[in-house]
Amino acid sequence: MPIWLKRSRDMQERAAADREVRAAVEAMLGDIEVRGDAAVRELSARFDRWDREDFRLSGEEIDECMSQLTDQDLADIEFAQTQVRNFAQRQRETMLDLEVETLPGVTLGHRHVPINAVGCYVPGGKYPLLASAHMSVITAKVAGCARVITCAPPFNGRPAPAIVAAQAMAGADEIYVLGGIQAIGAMALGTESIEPVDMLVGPGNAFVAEAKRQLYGRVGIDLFAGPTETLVIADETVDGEICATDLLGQAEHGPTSPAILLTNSEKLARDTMAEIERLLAILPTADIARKSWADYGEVILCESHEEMLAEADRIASEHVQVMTDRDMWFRDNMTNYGALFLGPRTNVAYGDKVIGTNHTLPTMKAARYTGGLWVGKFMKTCTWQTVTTDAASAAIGEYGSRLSMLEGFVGHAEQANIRVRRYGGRNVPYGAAVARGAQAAE
Ligand SMILES: NC(=O)c1ccc[n+]([C@@H]2O[C@H](COP(=O)([O-])OP(=O)(O)OC[C@H]3O[C@@H](n4cnc5c(N)ncnc54)[C@H](O)[C@@H]3O)[C@@H](O)[C@H]2O)c1
Ligand SMILES: [Zn+2]
Repeated sequence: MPIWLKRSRDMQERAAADREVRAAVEAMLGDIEVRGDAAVRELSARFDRWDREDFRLSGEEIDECMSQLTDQDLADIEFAQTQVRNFAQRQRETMLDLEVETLPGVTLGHRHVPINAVGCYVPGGKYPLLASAHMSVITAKVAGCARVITCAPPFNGRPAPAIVAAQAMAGADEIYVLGGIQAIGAMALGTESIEPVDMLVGPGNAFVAEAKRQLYGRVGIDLFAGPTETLVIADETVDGEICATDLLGQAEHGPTSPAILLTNSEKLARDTMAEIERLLAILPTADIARKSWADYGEVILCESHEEMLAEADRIASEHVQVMTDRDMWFRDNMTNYGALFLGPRTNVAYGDKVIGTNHTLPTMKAARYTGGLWVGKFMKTCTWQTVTTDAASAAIGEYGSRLSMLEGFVGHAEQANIRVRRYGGRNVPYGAAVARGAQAAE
């Protein structure tokens, strides 16, 4: 049985916080739906002290933001975007359209059709998370989405130059400076000044993630991508300093970000906890990281690699850093994770910022049923069918007629029957079928 050397905050407290967020989000989305731009403007003033005539940036404003970055900044963004684009393109190439003759004269197929209009949220409350612009906007563009719009909150009272540069360089068609629920609501529901989109993507804080969840159905969403989580699986092949660095590196995202160590070595567990205290004394973002570690940090001691694997699947963390004597065994056997970072030479920050895999990943155990954002999330896989011979139409029609009548669907049966009569040259036992349908209906 695993032993907890450090536990996280009570689940009941978290559930209560979730309920409050749910209620607040519902009220604000309702207001945006009814009052449009006026509600968006009020919420933006209230939460971000940000108001202007038009929340969309003009071409000159975008150029002005770009001019505030150095050549090195721009080259670095360009490098990261190239990696994200390349990997997305290679993934797109694996998605093949299908056309197959399943029976003589029966051809079925599917096409991957890009979603027309997408809204990409780029978080920017605590940090200007420009990397999220590459992850959403570029991936949507690789998928072939025609209209890709993007929102990010103001940072220090104005548009964050690095986010705007990343949004523009990624190819966004419209750039708005709006954050939180008001951004998500405006993009999904539409206002007088913003045309609504078909799908919302991108990570964000608990308010953003909950707003997307509530709007799902009205629009598509990528996945539940709330506050970041990280899990480090390590054995004695690594030391406490690297484990502590990898835990705190992600704990700095926000005060509710869980960072969990799973290990089969009590020595490594104790060394890591001591290193965390040492690093918290010197890390400039320690204010946030100290709080998330205190409230949500966990250290779990397991007896074996098998037990670590089972615990990791139960936790279903967004990011999983594996540093063991059998990293590929974890890759081949783990089933619940957002993304894997295998071996001590890579880490979550590489994935977050630059290596090319997408950083928008499932949180709150959504990894049980979905992977992260990728080009396939921007495509609808739509089927088509055709019947190319009279014989096939009549043959399928006979089955279709009988199966429809088993359900009492006379109209459906007649859709089949008319084809049996026309293409098979035979009459079908329609009367008997109708009688059975009538019985079923009584
Ligand atoms: N799951 C992922 O893939 C992933 C990736 C990157 C980042 N993240 C997460 O994204 C989040 C970014 O959060 P952030 O807060 O820095 O930026 P954010 O842009 O998500 O949220 C900022 C907005 O929240 C709104 N807001 C703040 N307090 C509010 C309140 N009390 N009521 C209603 N609205 C309020 C404001 O409008 C503000 O613009 C972090 O939690 C980080 O962990 C997740
Ligand atoms: Zn991160």
